[in-house]
Amino acid sequence: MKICIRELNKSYSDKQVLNNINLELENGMHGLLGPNGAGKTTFMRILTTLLPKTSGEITYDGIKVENKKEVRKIIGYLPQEFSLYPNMSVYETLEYFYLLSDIKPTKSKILCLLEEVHLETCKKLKVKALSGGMKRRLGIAIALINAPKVLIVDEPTAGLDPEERIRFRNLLSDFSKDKVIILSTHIVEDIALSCRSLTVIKEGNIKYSGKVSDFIKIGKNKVWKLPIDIDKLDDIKKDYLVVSTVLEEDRASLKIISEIKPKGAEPVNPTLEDAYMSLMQEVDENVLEIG
Ligand SMILES: Nc1ncnc2c1ncn2[C@@H]1O[C@H](COP(=O)(O)OP(=O)(O)OP(=O)(O)O)[C@@H](O)[C@H]1O
Repeated sequence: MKICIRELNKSYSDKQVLNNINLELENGMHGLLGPNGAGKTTFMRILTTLLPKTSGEITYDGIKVENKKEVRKIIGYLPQEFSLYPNMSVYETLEYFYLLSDIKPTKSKILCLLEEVHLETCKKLKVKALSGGMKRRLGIAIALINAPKVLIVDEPTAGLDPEERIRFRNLLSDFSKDKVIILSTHIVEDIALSCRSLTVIKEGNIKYSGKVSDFIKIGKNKVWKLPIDIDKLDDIKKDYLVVSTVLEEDRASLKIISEIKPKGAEPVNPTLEDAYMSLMQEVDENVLEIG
């Protein structure tokens, strides 16, 4: 599967929220990262045919996004918020969504799907008895009903405990072998640990698109460790972006993001989060293409 996005623009009334987006996505897991209001949900809703674009072209193996019926057959979507009937069992919920999708539900299909998302032992549980992570996994099972070639998931790990987040990431990684998975998140670690490529959107513009490993290079020579006396902390925070502070009695060890080396600081290797923070700090409007 190959998704081609060319010169995509979207405006709500006179407010432009996506600006000339160009992207090509193939099988594998792709991260979509950006601050609140960057345009991620709008972008995903356009990809899923739920929202019309203002201009541009989107194709799925050559099928245009305007061909809603065909495109919906190949897409599964897990939105940020989705509601289920609390008194239905897990099994009944899938049965119900099969019927809504116009696909005949059979016991073997439902059990197979439950196995895929590791909910086979919960089939009789009512939805209201599921944990947040279990509900999201049920959401993925629903999104997989039509055996999609593209799976789009919006903020799936927000609010999950570490164990469920790992389980969820692993689940998506398993599916990414033969699907395009687009994972939108605020959680940089989720991208670092599961995605091969990354697109960063800020204010409707692509600020970076490429390999996750290359993205980290953006933070090179911009991340510093600075030990200081604790009474200097407020002054330093006025001058620099401090991303972490470890306090030890009357001293503090700071991690700072800065284009210029702060006096007395040592360079440190950037993490993905450091690279993201340094990119968000940049005022430059140019798209970065590395690697
Ligand atoms: N229906 C709408 N009408 C008008 N403006 C909208 C509408 N939906 C979204 N917007 C605006 O479009 C911009 C992008 O919103 P969007 O929800 O796509 O961002 P996001 O990156 O998904 O944010 P978040 O991470 O907070 O979910 C925001 O400025 C938002 O206020």
